[in-house]
Amino acid sequence: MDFEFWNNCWVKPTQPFHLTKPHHFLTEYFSGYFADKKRVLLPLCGKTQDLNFLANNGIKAVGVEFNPRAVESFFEDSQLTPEITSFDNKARYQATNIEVWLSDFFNIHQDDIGQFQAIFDRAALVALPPEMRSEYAKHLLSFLAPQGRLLLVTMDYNVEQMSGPPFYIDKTEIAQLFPNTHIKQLARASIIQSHPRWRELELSRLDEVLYEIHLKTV
Ligand SMILES: C[S@@+](CC[C@H](N)C(=O)[O-])C[C@H]1O[C@@H](n2cnc3c(N)ncnc32)[C@H](O)[C@@H]1O
Repeated sequence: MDFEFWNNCWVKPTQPFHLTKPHHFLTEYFSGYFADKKRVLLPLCGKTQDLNFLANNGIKAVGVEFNPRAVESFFEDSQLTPEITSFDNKARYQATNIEVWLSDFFNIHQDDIGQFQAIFDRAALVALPPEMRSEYAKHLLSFLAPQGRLLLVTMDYNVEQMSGPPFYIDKTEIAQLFPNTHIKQLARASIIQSHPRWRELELSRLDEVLYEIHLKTV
């Protein structure tokens, strides 16, 4: 799942993971987890409408995405003209209440974006192959403030019927990936009818599972 893999996806006219509306878990859990936050991090953000949803609700949405087509089409589709600041190997696109970093996520650090009281991971961890997940999870947690909350969306399906991405990641693996945290399942929702791709695969089950993760205090 390197740049080339995702670029092949972004050169196509549509991307199967892209939603034209904000994610249902973000809107459902907005008042409980996001509404009172100043800033929210959306890692591996693609051109998600979650950025606009948060921004329109008065929250600074900070995204990180390494594909220029995704970043540029997000701002074009949103009819926003960003102010672009280029650094050595990354660029920051800023518009009112939205900041998207065009960069490899692993090349973004606290010096760039600080820490967050809320992070929403949708189609980010589950987009990564097993060998990348541990480094990703560790890096993601470096952005979580001590009292902050990470809301993580995973996918649950029969692995004999589909190979990822999105990958199936069970709770045991999540616990290994995020040590020294409390992990609570908040919700589960079937999305099998939500996209022709899932219906074509004739999956017997496809659920999204939402977890709340926060650091154990010492
Ligand atoms: C499955 S998509 C999900 C996008 C978005 N979260 C959404 O919900 O629509 C995964 C995205 O991660 C991006 N990506 C993958 N690896 C990355 C990395 N190391 N750094 C930054 N972006 C990355 C891909 O270009 C792709 O847009």
